[in-house]
Formats: sequence, C-alpha cells, structure tokens
Amino acid sequence: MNQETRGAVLIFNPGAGGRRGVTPEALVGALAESGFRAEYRPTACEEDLDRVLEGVTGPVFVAGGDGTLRGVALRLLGRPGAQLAPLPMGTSNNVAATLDLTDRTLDLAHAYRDASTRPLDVGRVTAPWGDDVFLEACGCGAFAELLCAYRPDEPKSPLRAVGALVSTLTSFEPLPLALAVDGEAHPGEPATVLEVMNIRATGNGLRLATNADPGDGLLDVVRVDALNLAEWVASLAALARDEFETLPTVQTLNARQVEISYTGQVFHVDGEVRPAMPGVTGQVRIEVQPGALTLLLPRESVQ
Ligand SMILES: Nc1ncnc2c1ncn2[C@@H]1O[C@H](COP(=O)(O)OP(=O)(O)OP(=O)(O)O)[C@@H](O)[C@H]1O
Repeated sequence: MNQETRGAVLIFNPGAGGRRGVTPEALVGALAESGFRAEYRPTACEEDLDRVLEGVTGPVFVAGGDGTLRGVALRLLGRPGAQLAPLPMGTSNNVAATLDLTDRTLDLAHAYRDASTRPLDVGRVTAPWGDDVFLEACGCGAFAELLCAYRPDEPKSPLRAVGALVSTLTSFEPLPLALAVDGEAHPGEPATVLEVMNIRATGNGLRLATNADPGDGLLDVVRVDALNLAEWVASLAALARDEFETLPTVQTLNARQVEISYTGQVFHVDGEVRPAMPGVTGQVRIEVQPGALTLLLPRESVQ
C-alpha cells in the first residue's frame, strides 16, 4: 500500500491510563514519518467524537484504551472507507492485545510505515434494555455483577475494585440460564459466568477466550459452571497462566448467533454496565456482524 501522502485523523484521549508522557504532537510527527498527514482533533470526552468524526472516512488513528477505541468504532460503523488504526495507550488495551499490538505507542506509530488492512467483526445485541454493539464482549454472571458493583463510570480506584470483588464473590448466586447457540438449545446447570466474546479478553485483561479471532466471522461463547471455592482459586490460577479454556468447569463454543434468557439480570457490553431490570423477562439476542469495521494495522501484526 502506498501511504506517502495519505490524510488521516488522530484521536488522542489525554485521560487514558497508559499515556506515559506520549503527546499528540509526538504522534503526529511519528505518523508523518510513516507517511500519514494526521490531523489531531482534540476531544475532552467521548461525546466530542460525534463532532470531530462527522463525515470522516479513511484512517482514524486512536490513541487511547478500549473505551476510546469503542467510542470511535461505534461512530465509524457503516462508513465506507473508514479505517480504525489503534495506537494502544490505555490501561488494559484488550483489543490491541488480541491484535498483538504490544509495542509502545510511539514505536507503533512508526510501525505504521508498512501498514495493511484486515476485517474486524462486531457483536450486535438486541435486548430488553435496547440495542447495543460490542467489540470485546457482552455477558452476564459474576463478571457483569463485579463491573456493576465497581461502578466503571467513576474514576478508577483499586480500593473500590477490591470492595466490589469481595461483595460480588460473597453474594453472587449462579444464574439458571437458557442458552441457544446457532438455534440449538444448550441446557445446562446454573452458570457463574456467561460471556459472548469477540476478542480474547475483557475487563482488566481477563483472557477468557484464549483463541478468539476478531476477524473470523464467529463469536466465542464462554460458559463457566457454578464454582466452589477451590474451583474459584483454580480459575484465577488458570487465568494467570492463560489457560482458562482448559478448565473442566469451562465450556467454549463458536457461534454466529446466541440467545440468552433474560430475567432482569445485570449485563455488561464491553466496559459498560446494563443494570438489572427486576421483573423484566425476555431474550437477549447476540449476532456477529462479520467484517463490520476495517482495521489498519502495521503489516508485521497482520497474520
Ligand atoms: N476521545 C476521548 N477523549 C477524551 N476522553 C475520552 C475519549 N473517549 C473516551 N474518553 C473517556 O476516557 C475514559 C478512559 O478511556 P479508555 O477506556 O480509553 O482508557 P483506559 O480506561 O485507561 O483503558 P482500557 O479501557 O484499555 O483499560 C473513558 O471511560 C471515557 O470516559
């Protein structure tokens, strides 16, 4: 691809957790050396993206974490020619980690000198609370409850995270869920976690779907049985070893379409919470939209 005179837009989240002294000016300079005339369009909050991305097509470099990438991705959906170019600068960077974008932000901007495109699937959700789109994952159970207890809209706090973990683990009851995958019913015991994943990790780098590929046109359904204390400990140890899917308490299925019974339980969509709606019943329907977005990535990271 000849990138010598390509115009582009740079989105830079000054509040992203992994910024470490990187500036938008330094990124514009590095991208210029990589062959992109990147115009930096400042944003003070996610809502500003509506204004700065109006009518934008072509490459959009996103310096930020998963929240910033989600904000840009949702606005580029359905725009022909738009390309999402991640420059991971967040705390967890789950999407970037799945794409093997592990270089430092500025080094990565230089690596775009030799860039190439690849498709990125998204998950589409139709639920009693409304319609949603996810890049990472959507699910219910202990992780969604934990995120809800943590209150992700408030400033990050390790102390609040510990409090949320303790309150969730001591009060959580496994959910008796009806699950259908590509139209086939999967009866099972109550579940501790049910996650529909597009990438390998969600939350604070929880690698629940070790082998997920965000461009294969499939979602990974990860279901965890009710756990006793020893199994909780084994699960955490397996997560740390990146072997979560090998646990006997975990089932993983590939799916194009998933239906989960809804009895008002808390869900999460990427890093956002969809709070409990007591008394409401129905279905949560989740479908993959293959290649809904186009990624622009350094060629060395495109398999
Ligand atoms: N374009 C933007 N400009 C300014 N602020 C933004 C923008 N997009 C999102 N934000 C705000 O910044 C917060 C943090 O962003 P982000 O999630 O990208 O960083 P992080 O939390 O450090 O990374 P990660 O989600 O990978 O752990 C978001 O929750 C949102 O409130």
